[in-house]
Amino acid sequence: MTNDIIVAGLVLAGIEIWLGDHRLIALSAEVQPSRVLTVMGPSGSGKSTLLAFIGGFLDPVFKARGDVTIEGVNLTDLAPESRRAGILFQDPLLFPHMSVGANVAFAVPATISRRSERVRIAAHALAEVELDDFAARDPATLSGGQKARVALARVLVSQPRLLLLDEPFSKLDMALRQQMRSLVFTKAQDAGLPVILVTHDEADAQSAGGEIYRMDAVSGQEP
Ligand SMILES: Nc1ncnc2c1ncn2[C@@H]1O[C@H](COP(=O)(O)OP(=O)(O)OP(=O)(O)O)[C@@H](O)[C@H]1O
Repeated sequence: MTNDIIVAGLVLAGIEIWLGDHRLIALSAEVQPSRVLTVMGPSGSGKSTLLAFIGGFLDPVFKARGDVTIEGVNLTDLAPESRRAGILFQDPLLFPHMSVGANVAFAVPATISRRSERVRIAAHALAEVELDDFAARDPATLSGGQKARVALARVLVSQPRLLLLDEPFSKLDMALRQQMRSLVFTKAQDAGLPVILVTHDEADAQSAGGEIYRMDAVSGQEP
């Protein structure tokens, strides 16, 4: 894969990530818009490390090579904030000192500077995740499922090019997990985003519906 061929979606070309002399990851993959690549593998196999590389926040203790491109734009040398990767973690990581609405408005790109417009976009995103009347609420008063939906609204307003999901459903109970999976994948599809999902859960992988990359199957081997 060369970088002058423009391929729709997310392309991971010749990614290798090393920790000392141990190669954790050797991967080439393409993820089309609205599709999900699920990454599975045992604890410590490098799943979060792969997301950190794609997002641009890989710890310098790792050595990495390869290119991450999206719609033909090479992200590899861009700062994390310029990559526009929307990330959801296991923990929703809401700012405790801000209202729910302010948490979401915070992620609206700085190019939209009018406060009233930022507030309107945040309110619209909260409605999209069925939290219409929650803008004034203190995050501490929300249930786990509600916090997860605020985190999703915050990612959606940030105008991401792709979504990176690091076990975002694993702290939710079965019923909520199913709802949240469906909400996240529907929103990603609506926005035409390629998604990388890291999970330990086969049901998450099945519900994502895309290709499954098993980290333990290639780690340490030649690609
Ligand atoms: N900053 C760091 N310095 C040194 N080693 C690290 C660092 N971060 C991660 N590692 C090591 O890199 C390897 C991969 O870690 P990573 O967190 O990517 O695994 P994972 O597959 O996401 O695991 P889990 O499923 O438990 O979250 C592990 O052996 C881990 O100990």
